[in-house]
Amino acid sequence: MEKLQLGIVEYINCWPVHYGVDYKKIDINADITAGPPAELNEMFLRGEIDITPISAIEYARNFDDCYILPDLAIASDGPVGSLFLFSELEIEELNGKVVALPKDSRTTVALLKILLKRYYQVDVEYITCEQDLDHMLDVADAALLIGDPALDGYVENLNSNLNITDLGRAWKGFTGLKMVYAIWVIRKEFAEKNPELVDEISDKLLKSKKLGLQEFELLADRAAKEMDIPREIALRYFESLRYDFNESYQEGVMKYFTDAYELELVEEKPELNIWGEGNERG
Ligand SMILES: C=C(O[C@@H]1C=C(C(=O)O)C=C[C@H]1O)C(=O)O
Repeated sequence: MEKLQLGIVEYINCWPVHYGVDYKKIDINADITAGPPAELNEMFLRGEIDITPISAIEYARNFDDCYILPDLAIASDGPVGSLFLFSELEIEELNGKVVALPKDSRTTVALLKILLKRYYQVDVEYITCEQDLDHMLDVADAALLIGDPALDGYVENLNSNLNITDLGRAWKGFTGLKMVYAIWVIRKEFAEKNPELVDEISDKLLKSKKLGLQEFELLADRAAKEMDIPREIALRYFESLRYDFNESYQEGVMKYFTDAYELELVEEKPELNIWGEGNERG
């Protein structure tokens, strides 16, 4: 069998889940590809990687072709700390204005569209850009950033006049629900050919996450050094992110999928095909 190809989002949000692997406490025999979410989504859908975090909305668009690995996610219960809309105007004043979207994101782009149209009830025009806040705000009235660039943008603008809206906080405020941005998936065909391997990797990633959840202090030190952001912000970030995909997270993401379906951002409301939940092992 060919070596397993494993994807990983290149942002620090994945550090807790990958802690055990990165710090050689858990041994996974795989080639690891790190990239921004949109790129990983495409590689996975082209069959170039076997297991990866995928943008939740891309799961909804391709659910027939994948299984979800149990209890792994990039999620939040309220503020997320790295999905921000930056704007001089208040969100309620954005009607008829231009919003710049990051080309690296899929889930958050759809989440912003849902929040603006359905909940804030403003109609805007969208353009898609590289994640460069200065450029985005030159060409648009508001800019969405995700991941490490969003954390950087937040730190740099803490004392600026810009309004900074956390999309996880907004989602929770309007719906009362948790939100899931990415889940780990396996291609169905691969899983059905290699069920023991999938069980093994699923187990190892869960163990890796369990270890990582105990190491936020160490990860915050590392983030402060590597990203040059205040340690307290990095620590608060790891503490506010959630990595679980239990029923309450599933409820949040299904509400998001329903909203996305009603706004025609996805063609179908997906089922959650979770590996090991009686759907594939007989
Ligand atoms: C919380 C985040 O979650 C993510 C957002 C994603 C998206 O918008 O498609 C995909 C993967 C995660 O990296 C983040 O990137 O900041």
